[in-house]
Amino acid sequence: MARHEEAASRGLLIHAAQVLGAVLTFEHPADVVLSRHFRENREIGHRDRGFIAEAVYGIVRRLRWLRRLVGEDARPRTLLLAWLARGEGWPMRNFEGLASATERDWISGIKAKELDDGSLAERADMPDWLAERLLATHDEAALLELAHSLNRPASLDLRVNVLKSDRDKVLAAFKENGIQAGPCPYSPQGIRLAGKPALQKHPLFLDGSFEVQDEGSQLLGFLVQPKRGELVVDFCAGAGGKTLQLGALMRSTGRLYAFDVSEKRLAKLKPRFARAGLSNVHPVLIAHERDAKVKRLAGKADRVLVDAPCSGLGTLRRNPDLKWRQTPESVAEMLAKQGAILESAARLVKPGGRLVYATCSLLAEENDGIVDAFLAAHPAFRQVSAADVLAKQGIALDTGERLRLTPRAHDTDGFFAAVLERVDAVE
Ligand SMILES: C[S@@+](CC[C@H](N)C(=O)[O-])C[C@H]1O[C@@H](n2cnc3c(N)ncnc32)[C@H](O)[C@@H]1O
Repeated sequence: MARHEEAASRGLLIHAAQVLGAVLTFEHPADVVLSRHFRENREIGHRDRGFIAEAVYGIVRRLRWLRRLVGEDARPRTLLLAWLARGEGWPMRNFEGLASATERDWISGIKAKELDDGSLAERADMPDWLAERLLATHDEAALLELAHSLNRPASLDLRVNVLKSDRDKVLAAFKENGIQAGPCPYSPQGIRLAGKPALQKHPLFLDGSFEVQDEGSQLLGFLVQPKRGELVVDFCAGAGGKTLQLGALMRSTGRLYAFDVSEKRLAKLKPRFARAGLSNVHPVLIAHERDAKVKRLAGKADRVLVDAPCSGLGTLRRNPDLKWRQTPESVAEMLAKQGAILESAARLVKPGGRLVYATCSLLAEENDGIVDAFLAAHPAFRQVSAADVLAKQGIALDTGERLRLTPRAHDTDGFFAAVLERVDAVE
């Protein structure tokens, strides 16, 4: 039975409104705020956590619409009640015992309230500046379709670790366990789950047979296409989502350097590569992109991946709060960082080696803007067609010279990537 078909408790709504209030300050990412609240309130059960998280994410996705409906200064509880009534379509009887008589009168009014269409940004449920930026590369209809696809929850994708298992075996095991899943449309190592089962304790997760990784992110690993015995650098490795994939593609041979400036993120990588059975990964904490530890590898790498820090706007399905947390100023800061990282990373690539620049942004300035400026300044590099690189690995996905993924067109997060090959030793 769905949660809204049975009465939620008063206490549950109080928790949901509390978390929502903290999320709406936008001081911390929503997932961090939710995890902290659940850690501090261990009595909240699995099902109720699901209810709270779904309500909070639903409200953050449609915040502009909801505020137009109930007022710009509406309190978290007001937004929550309006969301349950209009967003979730709760019937009035669900509010009995949960909302006061005055609130229930107000909710009836909200249920009947009509709104005009609003501006394009309002219909897309995003800030004005973001809609304006996206209009540079989308017409209005495409922008709205994109916005709606970003406002739907994402499916849960896994990547099978080819060092430990294969996709058919994992799918067969899931079938036996009653877990509904099928192959991803593009990634030969991808599995898409029908629901969101908790898999952290699944024996095949514990033995490293699979990892959670969006299909779009997996396709970036295939664009890098590292081979056995090579020297590969994952310049912005973070907690290692792509490092693990690259390590497996290299069959745990060669040397795979995982750089990052965040000690906390790199620390999360270590148990993951142990579980994945990888012995070729070398995590390296760097102070910045020009660190001496980076320079030591100048001209030595066969492959360098720059999975650049970015606005993250391609991941709004999972992180809807980012559209309210990012600003034109924060994007401008990212651009400077992205250019500097790509510049330093390029120095590591040996003649004939490849550099892959990738983001999970949908903004042209963080994507084509950075790559175009790089190519103009570095005649030693030429672009290789992303579609060709994928086709050679049996992946039929042609988005042109550069990879451009969106939830609307590919049912993945939004990703961008360009493959750049060093043709000359000197510049
Ligand atoms: C998009 S995330 C990487 C995600 C990761 N590759 C994955 O697949 O899970 C970008 C990463 O760049 C790191 N970063 C930021 N500035 C950096 C710099 N100057 N040099 C290297 N990494 C940096 C951040 O700490 C963050 O972990």
